Amino acid sequence: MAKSGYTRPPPVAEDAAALPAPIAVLYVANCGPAVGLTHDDVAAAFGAFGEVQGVSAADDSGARVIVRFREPAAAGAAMAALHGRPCGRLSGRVLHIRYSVPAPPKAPVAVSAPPVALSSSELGIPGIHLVQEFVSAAEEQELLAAVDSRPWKRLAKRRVQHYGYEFLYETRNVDSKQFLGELPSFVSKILEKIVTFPGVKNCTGKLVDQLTVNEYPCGVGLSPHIDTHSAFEEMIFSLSLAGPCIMEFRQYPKGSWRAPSVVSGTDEGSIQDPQCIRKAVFLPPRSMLLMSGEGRYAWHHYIPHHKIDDVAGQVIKRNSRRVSFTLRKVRMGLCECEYGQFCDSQSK
Ligand SMILES: O=C(O)CCC(=O)C(=O)O
Ligand SMILES: [Fe+2]
Repeated sequence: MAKSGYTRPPPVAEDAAALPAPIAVLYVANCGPAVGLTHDDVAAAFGAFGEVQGVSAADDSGARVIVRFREPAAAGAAMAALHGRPCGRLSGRVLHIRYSVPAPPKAPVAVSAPPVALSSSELGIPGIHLVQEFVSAAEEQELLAAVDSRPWKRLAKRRVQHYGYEFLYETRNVDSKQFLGELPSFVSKILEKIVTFPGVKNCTGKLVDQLTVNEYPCGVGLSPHIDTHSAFEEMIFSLSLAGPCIMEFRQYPKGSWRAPSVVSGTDEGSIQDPQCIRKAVFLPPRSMLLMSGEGRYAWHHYIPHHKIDDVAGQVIKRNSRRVSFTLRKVRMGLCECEYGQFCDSQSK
């Protein structure tokens, strides 16, 4: 992000606090909107050491800021007084302060995040449907209690549970011959309700037979991907519980079913293909999303790794966790969709 033109300095061997102040700009970690402190609060606290010209986000975390003083001496005084100590004017938080460095020029193809829609009609992707308050707050608590009483499987950054069929992350597929059993009774009400969900087509047999529960800690997202066509049928439901997030959709006109490449050394928010179309939607807790048709087959979906999201100009904090229930139907043959370019059954 680095809107100030300044960024985090590279790691140094010695304690950065001991270095002389080359500039009047500080990189301050452990404060910002994600921990309940506004940029005005930060400006007021640092203003005790000299004129503060501005406070801005250092990155997308919401917990690191850039403080620009007019005079280097003021930056030095703030560093000496505040680094590594609880700051009374900032809710007693222990600040980690370093002298900032000018941010390197952005990769020319990097583009800013798309605006975040509040409804699927505003999002405007065929086949994507969002229903808010799909479950009540009491049902949400029951669902969370049910999964919390069952064993979680730990992945690198999040925890998961699989029902019906195990999802195999190495192949991004399932072993359709290994049926683990019927979906658990705690999702029975959801299964009854999705039959009448907007966008659901008549289908013979079960609408879904596989459930993946994901638990994302605050700041953890999901890399851009299309759920493997040969693994799952057309309709994919995702219920959000406990906390909000945004979901970004990306259409790569020259893409394939393989994961898209990103500019090396940058986060997944930066995209190599300038023709990529990006759209985003806000997923509040208790909402149900259906990905079907073009939105399921031809758009990558992605959850940015953010602690805060900018939703229609409002800063929305992620919760300590978001739990999602992804309901899908395992495909027993090849996929014959109209989106051959994105289909592993139809292209090599
Ligand atoms: O957490 C979600 O809502 C989406 C999960 C997802 O895309 C997946 O499991 O493939
Ligand atoms: Fe997915």
